[in-house]
Amino acid sequence: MLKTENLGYAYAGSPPLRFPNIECAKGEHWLVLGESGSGKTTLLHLLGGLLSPKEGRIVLGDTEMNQLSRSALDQFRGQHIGIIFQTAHFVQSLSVGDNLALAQSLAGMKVNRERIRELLSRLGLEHKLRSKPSQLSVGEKQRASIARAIINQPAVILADEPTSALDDSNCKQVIELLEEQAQAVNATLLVVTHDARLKDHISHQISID
Ligand SMILES: Nc1ncnc2c1ncn2[C@@H]1O[C@H](COP(=O)(O)OP(=O)(O)OP(=O)(O)O)[C@@H](O)[C@H]1O
Repeated sequence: MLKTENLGYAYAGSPPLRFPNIECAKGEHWLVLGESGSGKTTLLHLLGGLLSPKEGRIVLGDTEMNQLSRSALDQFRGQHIGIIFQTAHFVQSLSVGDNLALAQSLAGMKVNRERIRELLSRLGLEHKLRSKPSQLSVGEKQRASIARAIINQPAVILADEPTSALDDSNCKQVIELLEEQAQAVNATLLVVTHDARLKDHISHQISID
């Protein structure tokens, strides 16, 4: 249901990047492994519609993403794709709850406070509903990022290096949480990483080196 063909990208002044074809069925969990500089973040941004491919195509469900206009793509992303970035980006002036409400309304969905409360509680963050992002610990911010990525029950969850800065016990906790949450909404999960520890957790693997 998430499929790429002959995907390529080129930054000005850098050698072109080419990516192996990807085909992930609904609900499957995949690891995309690659060394530093191999293009993992670029691939994740292409799959999330944040960059447009220079060549090739990306198909999610019945939608060919590169055929969508900029505004249609923004709405499509908000409704169907959840992204966990390497560094969390929140609107600092809004509470955690309001950041999640913003993610709902930007996707053209109705704000559902009950779902926000329920999701934060599932992630052990109910007490942070009214806190500002700056009042969260690093681990709490990471869980809040996961909450924001799955608030709209996306078809696909993309995570960029979610564990590389963590010790073994936190690494295990975060990857288990991601897998559990992806499973709860039957989303396809794709984790890009150079963290070899994850090889034992997710069996579908693709290398982009
Ligand atoms: N904005 C940019 N302009 C020019 N070149 C870039 C830009 N962003 C990335 N690159 C180059 O593209 C290549 C792939 O970068 P990318 O960030 O996708 O790799 P990565 O595998 O995620 O690396 P890391 O694990 O170190 O984060 C690298 O050679 C990088 O130097």
